[in-house]
Amino acid sequence: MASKEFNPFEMAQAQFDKVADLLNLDSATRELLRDPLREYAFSIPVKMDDGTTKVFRGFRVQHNDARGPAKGGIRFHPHETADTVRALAMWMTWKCAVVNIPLGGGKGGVICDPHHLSAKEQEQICRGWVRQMAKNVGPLNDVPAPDVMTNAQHMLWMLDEYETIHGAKYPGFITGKPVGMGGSLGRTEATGYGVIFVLREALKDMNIKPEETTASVQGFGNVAQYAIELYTQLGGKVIAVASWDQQDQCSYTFKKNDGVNLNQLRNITDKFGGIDKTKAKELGYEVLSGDAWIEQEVDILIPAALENQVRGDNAVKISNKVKIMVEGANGPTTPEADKIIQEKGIFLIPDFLANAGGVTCSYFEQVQSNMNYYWEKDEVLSKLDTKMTSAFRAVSDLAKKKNLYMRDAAYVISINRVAQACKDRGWV
Ligand SMILES: NC(=O)C1=CN([C@@H]2O[C@H](COP(=O)(O)OP(=O)(O)OC[C@H]3O[C@@H](n4cnc5c(N)ncnc54)[C@H](O)[C@@H]3O)[C@@H](O)[C@H]2O)C=CC1
Ligand SMILES: O=C(O)CCC(=O)C(=O)O
Repeated sequence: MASKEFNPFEMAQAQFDKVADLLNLDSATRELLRDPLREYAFSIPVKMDDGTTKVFRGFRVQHNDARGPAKGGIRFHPHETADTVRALAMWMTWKCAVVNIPLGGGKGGVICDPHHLSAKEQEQICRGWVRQMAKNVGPLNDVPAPDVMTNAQHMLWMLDEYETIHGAKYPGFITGKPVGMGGSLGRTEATGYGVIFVLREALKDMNIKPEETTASVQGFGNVAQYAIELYTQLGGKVIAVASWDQQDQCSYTFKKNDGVNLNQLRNITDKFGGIDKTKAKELGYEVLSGDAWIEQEVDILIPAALENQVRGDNAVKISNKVKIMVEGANGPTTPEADKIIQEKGIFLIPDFLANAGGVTCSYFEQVQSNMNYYWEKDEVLSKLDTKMTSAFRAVSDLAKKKNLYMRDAAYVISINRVAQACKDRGWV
């Protein structure tokens, strides 16, 4: 979430600058990559259910498309800003590059709070977003997907509007569609499962058995729930989960020392990933402060909510027991916290590597949509595992070889790939 003190785009640029210096990147490439290629900001008027008209602000940023069409989700959030979208678009460029899929980086958003919008109002926002962007997005130039507080239904409304405008079927325009309507099996699970595929590899390298580990997770939405699902299947135990409480406008941590029960928690969670604290108490969960998730004596931390959640002020509270932090969210960790994590000797699996499972599966969805032939779920997930594992191996090998922090190693691989594509095209 952006605030006066925290600007995600400045953070994304600072991360980039650090590695651009390390690589001695030439000034033209640096200038090209530290800002988006293209940006769109627009208004979406919506007839509200009460008869009034409300105007919502929408965004799309195409950070770089040298390696292929821009790709990235559309977020609905009351605190969305142009700079948040710029940062997220830039991280998408590095994400697609690190897993080596032929796509660039983009991201979109609308300043709105779906908690207070009916389905009809949300449908109009989706259709209005597409009406504003229809000429500048599409299977060949920019392919959206879901992100925070958007889902398969939103994608289908957007697809329908796009196809109505263009007068033909374009299932490759958008990903994260419902299964049976051009969606890929496994896309819902993909981001969370991808987080655990790379965690599994890191544990292997450390000679640690998953079933001997515990974890604490921030967030209980799409990414977090499927990360918990697969981690639990591998034998790991999640002892704490944090989520946002819409009523109290703050977050809480839900703790159970003998392990949270995923299905039980799902049953008391709303569609935005908010856990009902009264029901959680009744089920025997301790309800702690929002920040408590980070202070737990666990082996693994999984921030999977939003950006700016692991900062200097709370990173110092991370227990000495923690061995790995795997970032499910985009941009959860500030540069100040990165220093603390390094000093503590925690092995970090950075966001644009760890959460690349979503976009990798979206790429598979695009391929399937364009062929109009759909794979079995096992095939999707096994291809996803292969991609995530090889991306992890490449980053961790480089980190070891050059003695780099994992975030920097991931940046080295991505920046080199994108810079090379810009060079090959004759842009720089
Ligand atoms: N959905 C996807 O496929 C992908 C999502 N991501 C990133 O992962 C993160 C989570 O995304 P989703 O799970 O899709 O979103 P979501 O909307 O499904 O869930 C978000 C979760 O975070 C919680 N949350 C929000 N603010 C919080 C706070 N201050 N403290 C504690 N919990 C808080 C909410 O209660 C909810 O449980 C975001 O950074 C997103 O950009 C990254 C790659 C792909
Ligand atoms: O699935 C996609 O295309 C993009 C997902 C996304 O927005 C992200 O990885 O942050």
